[in-house]
Amino acid sequence: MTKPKVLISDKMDPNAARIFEERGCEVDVKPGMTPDELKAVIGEYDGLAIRSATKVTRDILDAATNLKVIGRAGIGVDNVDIPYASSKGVVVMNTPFGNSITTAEHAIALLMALARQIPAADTQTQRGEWPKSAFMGVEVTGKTLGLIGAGNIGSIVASRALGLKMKVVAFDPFLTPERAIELGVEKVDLETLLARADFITLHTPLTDQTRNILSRENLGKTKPGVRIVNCARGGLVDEAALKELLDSGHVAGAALDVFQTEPAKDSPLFGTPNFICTPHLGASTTEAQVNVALQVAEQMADYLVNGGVTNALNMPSLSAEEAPKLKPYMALAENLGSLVGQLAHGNLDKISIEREGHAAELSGKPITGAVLAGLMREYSDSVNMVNAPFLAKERGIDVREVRHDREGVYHTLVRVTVATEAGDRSVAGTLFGAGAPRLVEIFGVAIEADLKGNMLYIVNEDAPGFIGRIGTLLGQNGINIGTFHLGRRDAGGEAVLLLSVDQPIPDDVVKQACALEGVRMVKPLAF
Ligand SMILES: NC(=O)c1ccc[n+]([C@@H]2O[C@H](COP(=O)([O-])OP(=O)(O)OC[C@H]3O[C@@H](n4cnc5c(N)ncnc54)[C@H](O)[C@@H]3O)[C@@H](O)[C@H]2O)c1
Ligand SMILES: O=C(O)[C@H](O)COP(=O)(O)O
Repeated sequence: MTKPKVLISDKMDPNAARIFEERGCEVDVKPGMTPDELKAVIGEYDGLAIRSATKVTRDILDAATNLKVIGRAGIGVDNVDIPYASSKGVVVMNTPFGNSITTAEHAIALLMALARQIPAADTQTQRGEWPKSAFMGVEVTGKTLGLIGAGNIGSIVASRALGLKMKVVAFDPFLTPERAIELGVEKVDLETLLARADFITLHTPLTDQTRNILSRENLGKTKPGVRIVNCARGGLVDEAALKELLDSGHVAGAALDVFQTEPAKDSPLFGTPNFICTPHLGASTTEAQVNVALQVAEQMADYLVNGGVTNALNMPSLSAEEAPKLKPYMALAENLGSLVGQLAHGNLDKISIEREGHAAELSGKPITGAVLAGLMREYSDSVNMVNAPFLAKERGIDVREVRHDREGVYHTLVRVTVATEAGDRSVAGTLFGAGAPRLVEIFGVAIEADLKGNMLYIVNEDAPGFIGRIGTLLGQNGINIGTFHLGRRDAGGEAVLLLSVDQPIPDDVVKQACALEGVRMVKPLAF
């Protein structure tokens, strides 16, 4: 039997290559290739092991005719086009915990370096200037640290900051009050965090919700003299606004390990007083690199040699026997989870997953895992069907699985209900024909739709003329409607419209739709 071939295309601890060979794979190590060089060779490989430097774009995936698995030795997978990899049947795995401690320690190192201006003091001292009176630092003891994102890394940063006798306030929509107590942090909204924090540190993935979370406007709401650390992802902070606020003195210091464009070789921030930076070194310790290299090689070799799936971001972990029966349910469950995740506002602390008819005869765990992965994918890069239940538990989300023996209108049904601050919200779906997932109810309104691609969800008053108005608006903006689904609570009451469209809906079109007569809510969705 020919051995699976793996390419390691980023700098990786040598343990990775050793493990691949020991587990029956052939391995080539070629860090630093250009995209064209990678494109020219990728067709030979069954596996691609990467860190953040290799960009796995559509172009690369199109050339990757034999590729079966991409393994990220680390956490962030924003350098991989996961939807396209999924469409090509390529499994994408990461190592969600291997570098968390190391990255949290880097954030704390940058925080302390900011407090005492260590890099500038070091440079001037080594120039022979002995600048003793030029540097007056601040103590961190008793100061308030604002944590944006309290997942794996954020939680570790919180524990270290508490050890430094700081007070920690945290903003994270998935942080439950119980988990906040367990971490010893005060859960706050973003406005409160901005107003109260002496130091702010970011630990979220880069998503549509977090992009530019420290925007010019939000930076303007921070406390004068605030110090900011970003060890998560470039793009979370408006770099131009940060530069202006550092120059004006409103921001007393900023430390970036990550930049909007990387490698960052020419940033306007360079040379700004009280600005320090590192070249995406968050995960760069011997310990973390050994952890992620060993783990990624073990996971990838297991998949290539035995078919075992661990920490996949786009595939459930299933045994060979269950797989064919559960497969269509996984797609349905993930879509339902994603739908409630996109539609529910506020904190989610309770979720119930009900199965009836044929669905009740199957194992509930994979379906629950898929619902939770869909739900939390909005908030975390590293969530998958395997770790989603664990993450939900860690975050104090109460997950209930309910099995009904009865068969209702549909021969099989999965219902997902989340408890939000605004009350219970429930969506349900079934399988049609040869297992095609279909939404059949949304927040109490019967509606039938495929959840696919870009969609638009509208709640409006049930009155004549509305469908024409929304059709005209989308048409005027060059947006083609693919499918059109209607439902209503009762005649003349609340109506629901779910459209599939051929492109993402721009914000200004959403605003125009919100302004149409009779509209109560408009939300673009993506599946
Ligand atoms: N600098 C580095 O070298 C380095 C190393 C490792 C990880 N990272 C990055 O650090 C980030 C955090 O990693 P992690 O392992 O802690 O991820 P995680 O998934 O465990 O935690 C992310 C947290 O962000 C929260 N979140 C999501 N959307 C939010 C929003 N809109 N507002 C506030 N909070 C929100 C989530 O609920 C979650 O708790 C990721 O972007 C990862 O890629 C950087
Ligand atoms: O998401 C991650 O794991 C970090 O950003 C680390 O990236 P790196 O492996 O390129 O250092």
